[in-house]
Amino acid sequence: MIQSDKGADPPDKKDMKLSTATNPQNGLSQILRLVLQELSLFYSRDVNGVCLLYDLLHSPWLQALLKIYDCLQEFKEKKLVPATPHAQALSYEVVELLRETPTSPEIQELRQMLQAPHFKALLSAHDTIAQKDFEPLLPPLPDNIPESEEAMRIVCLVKNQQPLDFLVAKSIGPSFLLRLLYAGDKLVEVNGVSVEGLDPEQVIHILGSSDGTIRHVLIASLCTCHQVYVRAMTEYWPQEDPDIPCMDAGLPFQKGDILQIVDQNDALWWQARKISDPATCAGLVPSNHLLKRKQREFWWSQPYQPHTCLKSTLCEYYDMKIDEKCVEAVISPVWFLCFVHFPSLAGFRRSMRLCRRKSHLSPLHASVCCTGSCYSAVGAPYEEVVRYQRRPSDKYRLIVLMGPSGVGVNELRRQLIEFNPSHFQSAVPHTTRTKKSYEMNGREYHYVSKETFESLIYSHRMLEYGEYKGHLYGTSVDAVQTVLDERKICVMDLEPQDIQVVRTHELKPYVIFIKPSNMRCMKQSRKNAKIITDYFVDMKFKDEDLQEMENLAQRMETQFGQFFDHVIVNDSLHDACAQLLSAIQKAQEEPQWVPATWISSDTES
Ligand SMILES: Nc1ncnc2c1ncn2[C@@H]1O[C@H](COP(=O)(O)OP(=O)(O)OP(=O)(O)O)[C@@H](O)[C@H]1O
Repeated sequence: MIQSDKGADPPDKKDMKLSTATNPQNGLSQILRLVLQELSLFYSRDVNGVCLLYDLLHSPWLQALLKIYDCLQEFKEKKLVPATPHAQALSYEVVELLRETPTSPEIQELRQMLQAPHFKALLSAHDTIAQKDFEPLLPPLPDNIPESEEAMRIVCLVKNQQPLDFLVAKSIGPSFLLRLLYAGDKLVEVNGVSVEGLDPEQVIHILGSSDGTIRHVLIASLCTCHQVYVRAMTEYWPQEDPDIPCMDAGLPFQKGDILQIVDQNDALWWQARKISDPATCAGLVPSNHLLKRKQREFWWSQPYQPHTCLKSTLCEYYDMKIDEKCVEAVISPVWFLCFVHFPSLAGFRRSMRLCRRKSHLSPLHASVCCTGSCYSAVGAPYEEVVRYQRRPSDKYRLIVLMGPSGVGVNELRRQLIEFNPSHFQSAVPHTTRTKKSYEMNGREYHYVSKETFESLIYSHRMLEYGEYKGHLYGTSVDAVQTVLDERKICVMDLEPQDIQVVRTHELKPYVIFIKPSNMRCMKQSRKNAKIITDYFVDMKFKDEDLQEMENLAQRMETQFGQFFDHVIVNDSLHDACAQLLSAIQKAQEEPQWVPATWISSDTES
């Protein structure tokens, strides 16, 4: 805070004579001078706040700023045009001419002056302004940069004609300027000339003797390769954040966006850019710590809800009225024939998804689910991610399908497995019900006691489970691992609230959200589709069913969208199947963003 020195003498009139520009009538400095004169009268009477205002207006920095403003205004009004935009070249010519003339002390002094680095720099600056040549011109990047060679970087620097050896780099944004070159980067080429193996002095000489655009090819140093990328687990809207220092500089993001954190130096505000939008500048985002604090504050401002970690994700979701679609988990003879002919369909039952949802509200499930990991995963605003490319020798990633009931998750899974049963498979589920005469342990189900099943739940070995007609059903980690160990792609459907359980480095799940298309299309495409329930066989979709499906899909996306690696709209079944196949292939064969912890666990093991 600026404080006034009450004991100080009242301002002397001569202090107030600010050296204004030649246009004192209109100059801001002149106005300031008049204001100060007025204020000095009140100053002696110690009117509240006047001292503060006086000190502010009298402060040297404000006066200097206003003087500059006046000068610029004056300059603008004069509409000055440069006598020559090539003052530097003219100066060189003069120096050459002076060389040929007989020397005199004046000529010697003039030559020395024209050759002094600062004078040359001044003329260079003059020419830059006269030519309005403010932006360095960079050549376009070559088209043939191999994408895989991420460690190789091409940096173009434009060396001005200035004698002080300034290099100007053009970049996307200010924060990137310093990030073009890092300590430890290995320079391999300058303007197409290899510099590998040369002494630093030789490289400096090459750089020093190069003019204009200098194209460097670098191998990024290992330590600087560690750029931080995060997945946004929440959304952020700078326009709605009163705390952001500069709203326009804020970077809005949505759940699931991958952000490159380009600057983490500030404890509260980081600079980041969206990798989906590389052309845009980096913007301000709240740091992990700050965003967590904001989330906590928001949480506390909400009315009390027991089991908050479930509340946000489940309760609303269950509140939605769905027709009783707890369909028979017991395998019908038709399904039995399928298993005999297609063992890969084992564990493939009609949907038990509503049963699983209902079971999640049971005390057993709540006690298992509400672990610290559940809260921290839901609560962490950013998740550090890295690019992961599955090696051919690695196990396949688990494919998880997710979607509102009736959207076609089972249908797509079934079609996929039927398409190539030796490549795609479901995991054999566990059940506590008794085995039927035509069933075989380990084919349709793993038949276990209730105690065994519950111990699997408590030891977090069950990825999903539910209760139906007094019996427990579910899929274990080991059953999934068995499929993966056979070098097959395991495809399973899952409820969104179970997603955290499968997100482990050993399963590396790739989550595909199956989404309904709009009502009009759904009415058309589901004209002949049937829902099989306990009460109705072959019940047709009603408009309310389709509407509920759409609403539920929206809620799922809002609450769990950050976990979806891919979204498929299931309108035409044929197209959706084709998209599913292609998405799975990409998941297994192309680099994908995965949580960094999955990869560090890999290297540790
Ligand atoms: N794109 C589609 N076009 C037409 N019918 C479809 C399409 N997708 C699925 N269906 C049909 O819709 C019905 C419901 O599909 P499915 O059983 O796969 O739903 P689900 O998402 O698994 O839901 P639930 O788990 O509640 O059964 C089935 O009769 C299926 O054949």
